[in-house]
Amino acid sequence: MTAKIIDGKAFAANVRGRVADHVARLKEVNGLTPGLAVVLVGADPASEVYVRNKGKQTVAAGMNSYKHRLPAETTQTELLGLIDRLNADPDVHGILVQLPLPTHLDEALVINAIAPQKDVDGFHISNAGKLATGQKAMVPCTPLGCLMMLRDTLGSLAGKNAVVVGRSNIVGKPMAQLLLRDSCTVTIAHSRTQDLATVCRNADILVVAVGRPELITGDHIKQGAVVIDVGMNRLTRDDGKTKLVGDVEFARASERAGAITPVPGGVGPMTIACLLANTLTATCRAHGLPEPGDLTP
Ligand SMILES: Nc1nc2c(c(=O)[nH]1)N[C@@H](CN(C=O)c1ccc(C(=O)N[C@@H](CCC(=O)O)C(=O)O)cc1)CN2
Ligand SMILES: [Mg+2]
Repeated sequence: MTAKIIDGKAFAANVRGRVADHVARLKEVNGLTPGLAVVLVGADPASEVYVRNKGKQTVAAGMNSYKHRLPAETTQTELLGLIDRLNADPDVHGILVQLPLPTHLDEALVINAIAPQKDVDGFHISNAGKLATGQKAMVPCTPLGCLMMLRDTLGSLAGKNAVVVGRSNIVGKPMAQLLLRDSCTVTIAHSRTQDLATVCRNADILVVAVGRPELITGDHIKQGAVVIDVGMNRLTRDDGKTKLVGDVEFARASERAGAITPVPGGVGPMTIACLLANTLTATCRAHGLPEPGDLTP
């Protein structure tokens, strides 16, 4: 079998288009423009690119983009002060602090200072708890994007065996919660899992988010499985050029999978598209308006 390639780039463009349509209606009917504030501390080159793309795509969807660039030496008190001001600003519906932060800053403390209803990354402990207990939450963007692509590929996920490889707070744990909410039988595997290949071969749905280049080989894949590769590993080739590879050995896995996301062009573009969707959702909730049902889980 040669797998269907799930085109995350095209999927993300479709999500952004739908967000833009909702935003245009919000402006016309309610006189409201969603606003997203993105905070970047320091000058990590990859973060600079992601923050720039977030700003561009926010504006392209018709929303207001507020960028806050702070020097790497910013103190915790200064950063918390900015978050307080953004929490209180009625024009700001979503707040995102780009990760990773410089090491002298306490990531958990900073994230938990964001007002939960403006936490469009869905990383606040209150949103994590709500997701885990089946309450309405802001859902982390990358797992939300994975869920959208899975539903589009499979229709109902109910009763499927889902294996999530990786247990991070940002992807693995919320992904497992979302799959459970869609009535999958969920296994979370990780670096200490024994006989990972056997565990993975039981998966109708395999989501991999461990950050280990090509850890998952063809041998890990059940025939016909849907494989979602969240990994983004930048490798330097012999000629000095860099190459982005996922956590899944794409060519071999494609021979067995029913459908698979590539890297790049799979999950990555969905992260920012879902950030825009979450900003729209946060705006609707802040104003007691109906939520965009096609963009929330
Ligand atoms: N506060 C947050 N910080 C970080 C998040 C996040 O969701 N919230 N995620 C990542 C970075 N990220 C967005 O911030 C992000 C990563 C990758 C992509 C993407 O489109 N990737 C492309 C490839 C890009 C490349 O060539 O480097 C792809 O996979 O096709 C978008 C957003 C960490 N920090
Ligand atoms: Mg730290």
